[in-house]
Amino acid sequence: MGKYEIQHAITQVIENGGKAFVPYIMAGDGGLSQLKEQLLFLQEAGATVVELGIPFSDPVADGPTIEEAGQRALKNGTTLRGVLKELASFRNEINIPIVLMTYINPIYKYGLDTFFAHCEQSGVDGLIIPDVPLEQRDLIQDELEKTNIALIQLVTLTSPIERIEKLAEASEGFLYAVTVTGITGARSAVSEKLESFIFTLKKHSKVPVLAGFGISTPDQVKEIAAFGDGVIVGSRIVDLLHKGKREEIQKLIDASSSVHYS
Ligand SMILES: O=P(O)(O)OC[C@@H](O)[C@@H](O)c1c[nH]c2ccccc12
Repeated sequence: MGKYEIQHAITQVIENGGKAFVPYIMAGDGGLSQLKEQLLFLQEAGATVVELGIPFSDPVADGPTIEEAGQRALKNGTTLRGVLKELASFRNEINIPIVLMTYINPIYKYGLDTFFAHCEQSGVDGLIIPDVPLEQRDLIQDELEKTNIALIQLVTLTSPIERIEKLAEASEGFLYAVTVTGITGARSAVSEKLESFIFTLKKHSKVPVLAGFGISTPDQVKEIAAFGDGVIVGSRIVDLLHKGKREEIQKLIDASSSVHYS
């Protein structure tokens, strides 16, 4: 387990002719006792890595679907401590890497050193902390360095090129390319821009480049995955899992394994 596992898992999928698929789920949505079964389902369905969200009362980077899932999870008593404890209890039964997505506030409350130690004990391979930009990485750097956990960076289409290069070079595990898809009437233009954006990222990144945000259909998975090393799907997965529509989740994952490098 650890930061290289993420890269390794993604590279293996690519070598087998597919693209990586990273579903995002909200820990505790449906009850924390469901987490193990949910992760086993995603693993069986072919997920490459799972992004596990920690519910938080003020999720500034999340859309309504994920915010609602977070509220459901908070309502049934889900805490960061509870998630890490639960994860530790069955982590050895899951063999795909796990990336935790949490804001910095709950981490501070937990205590930086305890948080990182517990993450390692629970088999967390990577972290996404959307409100700690690269410039503020020092806040957690010392504690992070004591672990074998990857800190994944997010980069957006609108970032200036110097910043894009810095983020691409700094990212561990994979680089998260934030894209927005499905804009009415501008589809081919969007695709062209996205393609060159991901090309630039791949040039500067030592780790695989995955695209996420706004991907919700198998066709979008195929289209976007083809540009880079794979995709991340959040809101759609959260929604389908909540509604028990698991065949639809399977279709999304299957779409990524049918994409090949041209
Ligand atoms: O929900 P979407 O549009 O499929 O996008 C994935 C995104 O939600 C997931 O990766 C995520 C959930 N919370 C975040 C906070 C920051 C960055 C990314 C995330």
